[in-house]
Amino acid sequence: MDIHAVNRMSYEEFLDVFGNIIEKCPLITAAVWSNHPFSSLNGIEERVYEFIDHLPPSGKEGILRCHPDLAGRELTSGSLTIESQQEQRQAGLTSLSTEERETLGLLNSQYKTKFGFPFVICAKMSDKYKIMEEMRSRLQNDPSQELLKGIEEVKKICHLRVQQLSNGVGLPTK
Ligand SMILES: NC(=O)NC1=NC(=O)NC1=O
Repeated sequence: MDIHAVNRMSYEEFLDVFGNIIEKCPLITAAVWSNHPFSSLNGIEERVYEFIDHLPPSGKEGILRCHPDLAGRELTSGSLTIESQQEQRQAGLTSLSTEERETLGLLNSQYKTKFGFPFVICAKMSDKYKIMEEMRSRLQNDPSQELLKGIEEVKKICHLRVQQLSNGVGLPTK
């Protein structure tokens, strides 16, 4: 998909295609539409990041709260979005031992208790071992540090989702 195809889209088509580049935050995509036509796919990402960077801390926390836990209840109940499902599978989170699942569950709840939002990492650039290591070390951070770190990871997830869309790979069917 090239930027000319994107600039020929209606708002509804744009939302259909790009509505989940930030997990469960179609509002961001809807807001970014105000900047169309776009100079490049990269330009779409830059507008998304600008929108996020201008949010108050509560807005940033809200974006993190829209993310499903890694190997959490949405994964076990099969209610993950297609993108999240593919990302979590790629990190090996769909084939955890009982002990690994319990460890991740514990780390997730410790993290949420301390920070008030879920641990977010770009799963596609990680694996289950690195994720658990990251959770343990990021648990030591202070809340403002973790808020910025989580948003950094959200941007990496967004970049890979836009890249997947532009490769014309489209979204993996369920
Ligand atoms: N809590 C999370 O980090 N969730 C996720 N990271 C990804 O890359 N995909 C997810 O669903």
